Amino acid sequence: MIIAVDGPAASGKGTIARALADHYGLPCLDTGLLYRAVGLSVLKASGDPDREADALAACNFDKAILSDPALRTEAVGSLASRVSVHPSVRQALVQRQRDFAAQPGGAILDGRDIATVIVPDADAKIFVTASVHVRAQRRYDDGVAHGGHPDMDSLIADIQARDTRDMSRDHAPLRMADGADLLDTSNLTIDAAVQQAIALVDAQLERRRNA
Ligand SMILES: Nc1ncnc2c1ncn2[C@@H]1O[C@H](COP(=O)(O)OP(=O)(O)OP(=O)(O)O)[C@@H](O)[C@H]1O
Ligand SMILES: Nc1ccn([C@@H]2O[C@H](COP(=O)(O)O)[C@@H](O)[C@H]2O)c(=O)n1
Repeated sequence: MIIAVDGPAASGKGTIARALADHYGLPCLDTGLLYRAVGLSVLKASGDPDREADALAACNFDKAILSDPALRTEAVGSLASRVSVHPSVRQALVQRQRDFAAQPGGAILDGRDIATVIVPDADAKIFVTASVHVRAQRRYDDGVAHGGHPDMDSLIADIQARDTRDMSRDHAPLRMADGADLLDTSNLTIDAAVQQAIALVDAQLERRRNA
């Protein structure tokens, strides 16, 4: 069974994907980490994330970078969004994601183009969203919890810029796939969001069985 979870930054899709992975006993891949690894590698090589050749060269990143704590920062999220507009970068990362999806027993992947490009024939597809303010507040709370002093206005601006870039790029833009169910987590606790996600997946699987 393959489950695709897509949505914008800080919508809660990673949290939901991991909870679904626990519930259904499936491995889970956060595909945003791959784009973040490319973004961070460009930075470390003093390259230009907007230059396709620099971004493509960074796709050969050392696996060790996937455990670099810098990967999780909003700055690297923004770099990831810039390198991810290049078609050759997306192409370089496609097979790794499809191989993960194709493992025996299935898998869960979360990202921006999982149900539209990577595995359009996934057994279940969820598009997770939340308002910009709620998403910025989640980033703010994360920042404070990690001892930081985040600025709410900057977080809102970063999220809006990332949404605009991710939704308007020419290749694999962020959008809800045909057959996906929308899950707005703005007013849901994590537990409630996870329960709704499980109910949506179960209903999709049931519909497929009866089709
Ligand atoms: N329904 C919810 N209610 C409150 N907080 C939530 C909810 N869902 C997720 N969060 C929190 O919001 C933060 C961001 O969630 P998460 O990392 O799952 O988002 P994401 O969409 O995967 O983000 P990104 O794509 O940018 O990595 C985390 O601290 C998470 O615990
Ligand atoms: N399937 C994907 C996943 C991610 N991206 C790009 O990477 C950025 C960072 O993603 P996070 O999920 O870690 O926030 C994101 O803004 C996208 O630009 C992608 O293009 N496709």
